[in-house]
Amino acid sequence: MSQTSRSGQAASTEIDLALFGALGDLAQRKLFPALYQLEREGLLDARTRLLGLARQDTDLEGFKAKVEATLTTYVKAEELDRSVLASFLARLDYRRLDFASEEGYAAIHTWRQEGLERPMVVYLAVGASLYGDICAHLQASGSLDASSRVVVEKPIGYDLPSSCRVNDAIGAVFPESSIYRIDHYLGKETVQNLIALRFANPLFGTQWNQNNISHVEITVAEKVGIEGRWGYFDQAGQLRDMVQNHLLQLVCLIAMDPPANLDADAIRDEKVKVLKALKPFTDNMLGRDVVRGQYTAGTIDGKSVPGYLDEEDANTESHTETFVAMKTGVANWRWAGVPFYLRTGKRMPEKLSQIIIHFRQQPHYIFDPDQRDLAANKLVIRLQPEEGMALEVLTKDSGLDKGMRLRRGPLHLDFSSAFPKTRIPDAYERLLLEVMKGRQYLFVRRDEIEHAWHWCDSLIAAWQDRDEAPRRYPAGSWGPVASIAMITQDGRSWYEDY
Ligand SMILES: NC(=O)C1=CN([C@@H]2O[C@H](COP(=O)(O)OP(=O)(O)OC[C@H]3O[C@@H](n4cnc5c(N)ncnc54)[C@H](OP(=O)(O)O)[C@@H]3O)[C@@H](O)[C@H]2O)C=CC1
Ligand SMILES: O=C1O[C@H](COP(=O)(O)O)[C@@H](O)[C@H](O)[C@H]1O
Repeated sequence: MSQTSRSGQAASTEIDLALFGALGDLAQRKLFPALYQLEREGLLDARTRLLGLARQDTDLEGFKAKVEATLTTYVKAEELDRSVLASFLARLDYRRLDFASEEGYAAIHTWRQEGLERPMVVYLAVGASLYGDICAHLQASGSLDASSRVVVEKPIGYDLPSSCRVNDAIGAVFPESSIYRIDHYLGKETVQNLIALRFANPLFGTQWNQNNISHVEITVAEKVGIEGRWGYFDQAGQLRDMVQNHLLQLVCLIAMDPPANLDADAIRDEKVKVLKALKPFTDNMLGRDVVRGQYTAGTIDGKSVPGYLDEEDANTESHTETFVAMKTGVANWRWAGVPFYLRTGKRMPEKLSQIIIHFRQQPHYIFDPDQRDLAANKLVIRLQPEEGMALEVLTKDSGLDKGMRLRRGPLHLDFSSAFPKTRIPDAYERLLLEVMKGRQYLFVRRDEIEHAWHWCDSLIAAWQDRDEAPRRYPAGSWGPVASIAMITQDGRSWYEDY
């Protein structure tokens, strides 16, 4: 079966997984719980083996104990089954290794000798500065063959030149068809559903353009701050951390033309066209259409939280943004004149990721003039929490004395109540499964990353020229007041039915 089977089923998951950074935060908090869930669902092949690689001096029993403790922490108690856990732990092996040094890679080669009939997946759960060394050492040690695959995490670089260097280093060892660049938003259930919604429903297929859509709104709000990651985050900021990857991927899935089929490259070709058509920011747009913010101390869920400059390890009068809102667009026939309003920030009052498609009003309005603003459909696509979709439609308000008053109400699809027996898997479960099956359609191709960086870099360069401090917003608010003014200047407002 080809890697891009249309049903999405049946490709073999028989692989060996070599996990670099197996004792790090990502591996422990996300990857092991996801792998455990795949075991629980019976989706790991009986012969698949998992090799943990890290530099801590522990033995296999110590490593298993650590993974077991992790699973006990991060998997819900009712989902932790002792016999599943035992089969999962039995797959594990551990090698101590300094990833930067060639010495020691022979151990991976030896481990591989028992599994040569199946592909090896190399998962790099480490910083991108190590990707080149690891790939080169794996190759030099003879551990790779034509069936090997590599999974790499974001961020790939810090700007276009650095991302090219990282991609060149990986590409010197692995062909593009074996490189799986993770953007975990692509593994989220509702993000997947965007493809089904748009391309399986004729109702939306015919409406999805500038004739019928007035504007698009994407909010990705986080309650958390920078979670002890000052060193990384202060160099990055919210534009690089969230917009360059997750939000632009969402823009792509909303804006792309229908792919010819569900093959990875057919989808990715269409996404690249969107990235190439993103409107660049000109200098006079910066003050009007882009707002950078940084949180100050505030209150979330009744608890006081520190400002960005008082976070652990903070040591400068930093101008790094923890919030960004912008009005952009996709300059092509489908989207001409349709603003895309994006906003994302840390320390907001809610964890909320949603996309709102605002449809245009009817050309001629015949109802109560006071209700004119109500009279447009909205499609609300909720990524998290409570994944689901709602189409806001207008009906007649019921009651004898209401005349033809309109009422706005949702046609609602809440995934957890509509499909109560279906557990919504974490993004990493889906992504790991797709790597095992050798299907790339949920992974980001090199040119996507590079076009996204190109667009972000020009915005960052313009910010640097202006050298303005970000606007302050108290933790627990929806960002700087200017981000509200940015959208109200167009006679619109951020969707507020949280
Ligand atoms: N954590 C997350 O939620 C997310 C992480 N990512 C990305 O995933 C990657 C990993 O992140 P994260 O898990 O948070 O990072 P961590 O620092 O927690 O984990 C990295 C692990 O790699 C080990 N390591 C580093 N250098 C070496 C070396 N030379 N030899 C052997 N081991 C080494 C570290 O060991 P030691 O502890 O001894 O230093 C650590 O255990 C990064 O690229 C990050 O950007 C992406 C999205 C989310
Ligand atoms: O990639 C990242 O994503 C998380 C947010 O992910 P989510 O699935 O919880 O929405 C963000 O907190 C982190 O800073 C960023 O690196």
